[in-house]
Amino acid sequence: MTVAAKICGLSEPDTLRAAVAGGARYVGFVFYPPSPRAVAPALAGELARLVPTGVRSVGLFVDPDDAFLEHVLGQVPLDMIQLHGSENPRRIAEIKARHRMPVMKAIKIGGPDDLALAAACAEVADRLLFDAKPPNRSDALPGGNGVAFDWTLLAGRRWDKPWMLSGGLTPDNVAEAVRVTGAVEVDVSSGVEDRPGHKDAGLIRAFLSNLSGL
Ligand SMILES: O=C(O)c1ccccc1N[C@@H]1O[C@H](COP(=O)(O)O)[C@@H](O)[C@H]1O
Repeated sequence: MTVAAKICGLSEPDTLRAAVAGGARYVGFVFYPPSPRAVAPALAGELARLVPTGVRSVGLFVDPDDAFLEHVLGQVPLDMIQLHGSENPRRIAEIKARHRMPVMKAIKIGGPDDLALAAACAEVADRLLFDAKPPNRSDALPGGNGVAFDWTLLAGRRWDKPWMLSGGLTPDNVAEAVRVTGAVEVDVSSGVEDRPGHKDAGLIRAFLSNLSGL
């Protein structure tokens, strides 16, 4: 089995190149201004143009309105929209139809009850992404907090759409996370940073290398 990886929150050419050279299948750009990983659309456009065919560029949004989506999509050649806010199935369908882009919906997991939303979102989204529910802290982001959830909640579960595992993954724990959940796609952001918002090429290489052969 080959596990595909997404490296999210890229904002510099060197770490983008490290992700691509290491075999990442997806690269992510954050369009959520409060995040330390937020990138201006003009810079994201330049970075996305460095991404080779076969690697997909994903734009991360949190409850975006249509004007903001149009503003970003007009400058950045994205392959997929990641919705990481509280978008409901109706809004997901609306975004897909209006912007004609594949959509990956983040489902935030704190306990077994949170999985119910996944089935409803799978009816309209192209992919699901499972992340931890944000911690109860005033500075917590809607995602990208480096927090893992109980991976056993996903063990043996099946979904109607492809899905990615995220939340607190690191080079050290990603192999175990894949073993427990059966994930064939994983997404990482803070686990490959040397400080909040700053990607580290060595950690990106280690993360991708620890996935090879799984
Ligand atoms: O990375 C961010 O800054 C971010 C901001 C708002 C919503 C989601 C965000 N990141 C996504 O969160 C998960 C988990 O990240 P981490 O590896 O635990 O840091 C991942 O899917 C990121 O794409």
